[in-house]
Amino acid sequence: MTTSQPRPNHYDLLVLGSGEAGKFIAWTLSSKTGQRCAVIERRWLGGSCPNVACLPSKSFVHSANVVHDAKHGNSYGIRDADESVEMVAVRERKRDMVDGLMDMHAGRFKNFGVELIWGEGKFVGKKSIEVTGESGKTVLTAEKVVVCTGSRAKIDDIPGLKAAKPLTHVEILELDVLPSHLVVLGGGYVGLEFAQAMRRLGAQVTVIERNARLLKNEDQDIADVIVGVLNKEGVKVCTGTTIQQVSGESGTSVTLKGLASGKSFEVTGSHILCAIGRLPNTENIGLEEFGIQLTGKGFIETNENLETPSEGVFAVGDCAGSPHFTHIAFDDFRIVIDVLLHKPLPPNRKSSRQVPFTLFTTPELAHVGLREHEASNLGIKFRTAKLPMGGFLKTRTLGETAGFAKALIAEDDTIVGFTALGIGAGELLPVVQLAMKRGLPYTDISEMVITHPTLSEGLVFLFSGVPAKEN
Ligand SMILES: Cc1cc2nc3c(=O)[nH]c(=O)nc-3n(C[C@H](O)[C@H](O)[C@H](O)COP(=O)(O)OP(=O)(O)OC[C@H]3O[C@@H](n4cnc5c(N)ncnc54)[C@H](O)[C@@H]3O)c2cc1C
Ligand SMILES: NC(=O)c1ccc[n+]([C@@H]2O[C@H](COP(=O)([O-])OP(=O)(O)OC[C@H]3O[C@@H](n4cnc5c(N)ncnc54)[C@H](O)[C@@H]3O)[C@@H](O)[C@H]2O)c1
Repeated sequence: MTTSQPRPNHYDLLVLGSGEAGKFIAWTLSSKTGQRCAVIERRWLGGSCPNVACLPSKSFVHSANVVHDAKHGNSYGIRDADESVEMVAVRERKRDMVDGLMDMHAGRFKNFGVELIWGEGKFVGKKSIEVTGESGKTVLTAEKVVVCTGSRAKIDDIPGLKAAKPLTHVEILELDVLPSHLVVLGGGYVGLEFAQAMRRLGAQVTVIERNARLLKNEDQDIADVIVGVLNKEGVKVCTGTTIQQVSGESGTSVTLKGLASGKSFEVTGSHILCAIGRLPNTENIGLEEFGIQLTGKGFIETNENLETPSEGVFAVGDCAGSPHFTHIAFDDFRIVIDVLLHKPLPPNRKSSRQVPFTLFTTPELAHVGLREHEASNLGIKFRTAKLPMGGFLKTRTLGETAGFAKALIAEDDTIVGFTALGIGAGELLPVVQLAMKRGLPYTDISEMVITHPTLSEGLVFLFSGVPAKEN
C-alpha cells in the first residue's frame, strides 16, 4: 500500500499579489470550499487601493474639501475660521484610516483561513512560485495560480525627470509639509484629483498636460467645465505642453522646460508629481518563460475568463489590462471565482460588462456607457437630454451648482450613455446602470417617485427632458 506524502508547500490556489481581485478569490475559495489557499504579497496588504491609491487619496481629497469649505466658512455662518493647514494632521487622518483597513484585511485573512506569505514572488515553473522573503527563498506550488501584481506609476524617460525624484501618488500622500508650488505632470485621473486637492489645501498648482486638452476621452463640454472650475480655483492648466528637460529636485526646487504650442515653455515649482499613467508589474517575474504571454504594453494576455494560455493560471486586475479601477478588479474576481467553482459564464462575460467610473474632483465626473462623440462615431442614432446641476435642486441647498448631467437615448428609448458632472455625481450612477443593464426605457426612471430633495431626484427631471423622437 502506498501513502501519499504530505506536501507542505503545495496549495490548491496560490495568488501572486494581494490586490482586489486576488484577495477576494482566495478568501472566497477558501471559505466556500475549504481548499488550501495562500496569497503572496511583497509590500501592500490588500493591494494599492487601501494603502496608496483609491481610499487614501480620497481621504486626502476629503481633507482638502473640508479645508475649502472652512475657507468659505463665512457663507455657512462660520466667523473667522483659521485658514492655516496642518499637513501632518492631514497625513495622520489618512494613516489612521489605512491602519483600520489593514486590521480589517488581517482579520479577513484569518477568518477565511487564507495563508498570507510575505515576500517577492517569481515564477520558476508553470505553477511554481519562488518567494524571496525575510527568511530566504521558498518554492511553492499549486493546482491553480492567479497573478494579481497590479501596476505602478510610470516615470517617463524625459531627461532629468528621474533624477528630480518626482513624487508619485505614493509619496505625495506621505508629505508633512504643503508644497509651496506643486507642478503636476499629467492631467488625468491622478493628476486632477491631487491638483485640486493640493490647491484647496493652499498650494500653488500648475498642471502640465501634453494633449491639446484635459480628459481627451471625454466630450468637449465636460472638459470645458472641469478646466473652468480648476482655473476659477486658481489651478493653472497648461495643455499642449511637451516637457523636454527637468532640472533640480522635488522638495527643494524643480524646473521643467519644453514647448507649448511651438513656443518655449518653462515652469519652476517646489515639488513635482508624476501622474502620467501606469505600468503593469509584469517584468522579471518569469511569466514569459512559462507560457504566459504579454501584450505590447506589458499586460498579461487572457481570454474572456481571465485565463492565460497556461492552463490553470489566471491574471486579474491592472496587470491583466483590465480597466484600471478597483470595481473592475472586483468584477474580475467574480469572473474567476465562477470559473473555479465551475459555474457557467456567458461567452462575452468580460467584454460585455459595464465600465463606470467616477473622478473625485469637485464637481465629480461620473460616467457609464457611450459619450456623445463615441455614439456618433458608431453611427448610433440618439437623442440627448441635458440638465444643468442647478436643476438637481439638492445642489442649491449645498451651494454647489457647477456642472450638468446628460443622457443619450437610443431610438428604442433605452439609455446608451450617461454622464454627470456635479457634486456627489458618482452616487447617481447605479440607478442608471441598472436601467441600462436591464434594457429598460428611460421613462422607467422619469416615472419613479424619488425623495425630495435628494440628488437622485434630479434624474426624474433629466429624463423627463428627453426630446421627442423625430418622425
Ligand atoms: C492615486 C490613485 C487613485 C485611484 N483611485 C481610484 C478610485 O478612486 N477608484 C477606483 O476604482 N480606482 C482607483 N484607482 C485605481 C485602482 O487603485 C487600481 O485599479 C486597483 O488598485 C488595481 O488593483 P490590482 O489588484 O490590479 O493591483 P494592486 O492593488 O496594485 O495590487 C497588486 C499587489 O501585488 C503586489 N505585488 C506586485 N508584484 C509582486 C510580486 N512579484 N510579489 C509579491 N507581490 C507583488 C503589490 O505589492 C500589490 O500589493 C486609483 C489608482 C491610483 C494610483
Ligand atoms: N477616481 C478614479 O477612479 C481614479 C483615480 C485615480 C486613478 N485612477 C486609475 O488610475 C489610472 C492611472 O491614472 P493616471 O492619472 O496616472 O493616468 P491617466 O492615463 O488617467 O492620465 C495620464 C495623463 O498624463 C498625460 N501624459 C502622459 N505623458 C505625459 C507627459 N510626458 N507630459 C504631460 N502629460 C503626459 C496623458 O495624456 C494623460 O492625460 C487611471 O487611468 C484610472 O484608471 C482612477
